[in-house]
Amino acid sequence: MSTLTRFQKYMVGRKYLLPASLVISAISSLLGIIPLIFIWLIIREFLNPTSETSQTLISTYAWWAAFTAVAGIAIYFLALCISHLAAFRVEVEMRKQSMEKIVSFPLGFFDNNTCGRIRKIIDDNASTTHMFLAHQLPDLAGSIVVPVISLILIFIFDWRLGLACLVPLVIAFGLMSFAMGVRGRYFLKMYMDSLEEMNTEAVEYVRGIPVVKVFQQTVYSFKNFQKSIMNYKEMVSKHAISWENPMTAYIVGIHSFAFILIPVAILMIGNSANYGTIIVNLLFYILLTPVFAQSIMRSMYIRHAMHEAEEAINRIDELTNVQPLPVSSSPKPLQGNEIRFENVSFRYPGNTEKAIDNISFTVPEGKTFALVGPSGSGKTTIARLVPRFWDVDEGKVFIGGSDVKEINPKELMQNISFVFQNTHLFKVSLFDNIRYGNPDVTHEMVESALEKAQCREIIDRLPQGLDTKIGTEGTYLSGGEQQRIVLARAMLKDAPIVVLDEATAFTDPENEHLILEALGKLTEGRTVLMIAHRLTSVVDVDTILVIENGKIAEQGNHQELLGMNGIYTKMWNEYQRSVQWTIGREAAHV
Ligand SMILES: Nc1ncnc2c1ncn2[C@@H]1O[C@H](COP(=O)(O)OP(=O)(O)OP(=O)(O)O)[C@@H](O)[C@H]1O
Repeated sequence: MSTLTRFQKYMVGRKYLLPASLVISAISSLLGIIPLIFIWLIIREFLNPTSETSQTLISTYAWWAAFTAVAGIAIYFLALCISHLAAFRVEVEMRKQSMEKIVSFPLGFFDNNTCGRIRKIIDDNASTTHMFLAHQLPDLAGSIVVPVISLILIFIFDWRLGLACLVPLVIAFGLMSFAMGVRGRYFLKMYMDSLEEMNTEAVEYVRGIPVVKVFQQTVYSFKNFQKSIMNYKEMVSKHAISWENPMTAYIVGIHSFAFILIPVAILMIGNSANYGTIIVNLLFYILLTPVFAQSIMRSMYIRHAMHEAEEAINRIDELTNVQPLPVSSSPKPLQGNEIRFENVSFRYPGNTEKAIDNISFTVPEGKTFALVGPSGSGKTTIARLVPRFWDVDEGKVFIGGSDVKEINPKELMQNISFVFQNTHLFKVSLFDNIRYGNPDVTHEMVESALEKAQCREIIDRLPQGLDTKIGTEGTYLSGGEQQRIVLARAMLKDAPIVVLDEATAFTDPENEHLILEALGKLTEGRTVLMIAHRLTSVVDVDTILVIENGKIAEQGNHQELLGMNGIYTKMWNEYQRSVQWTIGREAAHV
């Protein structure tokens, strides 16, 4: 029942639906048993007429049996309709509430939780709870009412016959219930875990197909996906085989109630003068016992389905149980656009090593600082701490003189343009992609931003210009073109601070030239913190921070750093060698 109580938090405004469905289905289950009593009365009247009006009595009983049976079915349908309404409400609210929570999570949460994983967890578990509530909830009340009423009837009619029919059933259910209880829960957790792992790996696999094709790899290059399938297969087979004996014992048990019931009835007939009543009662038990057995079996399946639904809620809770970043109750305003790191250290949740360690620097207003350094040195982490992807563990990050933790998150986001390397364009018109939900933006403003971002030829090429829907009917843009569109979006935002992951690393020379021009326009007069992958793009910046193992190893402008003859000089020399390097025979002619 605690599971049902947990569903109530998703029944916003319709809390009565779950109890209503349970009560109505309990009534329908009750009506489902009554025809058996009328049938018993009919048989008794038939074999043992009590008066001259037996015929009339039999037909009255028959009508009542038919009426209660039909009413039971009709009321069950009503319960099903209500449970469906409850299921849809829970499913929709589960998705809505999860998404509302996820939107408030620190942006860094999305680094470790891929969109595929988040979507799968919410979708799959919301569907599981829908299935349980829509289809099993009405049976839940029946699975309690029918066994209880049947048990009462079993002892009211003739307790000796009742005991006789119960013995094999009790043994069979005892065995089954033990087996289900012990391994059911344990298995369910493992099953859901391995299913989730397999789904996540499948998404990764599909995403990686282009790489597999390019490098002529086989499916075995995706060992993790294959391993997750094999784990799943092994676990399910083992589980199925482990059920072989309990299931066989159970099936034999529930179908063998007559083996004890009939010999006991024969014994009772031999010792009684009133054998007519015993035969009528025996017929009643032959009708009722399978109904009782079925209802107990159903209650076991429902228990299993309930564990499944409970596990589904647990998984959604686990995903959404992340604390949003605290918001200051008395936010401080930004006084200027300077970025300052003061003794900042940060470790990713679950990591033992610090990603950045005691870093301090100041980017004065209107200046451009570049972060360079080996892969994994901490450049991205530093850039991401500015717009509060995560909160720092030690030290402070200030923007415009205020600690980022004390700035209103909306104001913080309004004042920073963050240009990622892996850009994302929505499947909407180019215009909507660039104005990005801001209704005050006009076509002219978008055109001007696109112009500055060197996108004129992209718009001219698109069949419906700004109104072309991106990603449909062949209107796909290259990586470099997408980059420029994203830069236009950032230009339109017109934030005084720009944090950017230099995006020219993997583009062709033509696109690189256009992107660099667009970047120049975007960063003009703004405070810029830029992660640089090509050293040519940092030659003119105000200050270069060389990051190594999460610390600032060197800092200064290009000339100053070359004069130090340290890591930067080494990187610069390596870079020079790499740009002069050409492939194959052509190299000989250079
Ligand atoms: N989301 C994350 N969760 C856990 N550890 C992370 C995460 N992101 C980065 N790290 C770790 O933090 C360290 C710094 O990584 P970071 O991405 O900041 O380096 P980087 O200098 O930007 O590297 P690159 O140039 O390759 O992008 C690395 O050891 C990395 O493994």
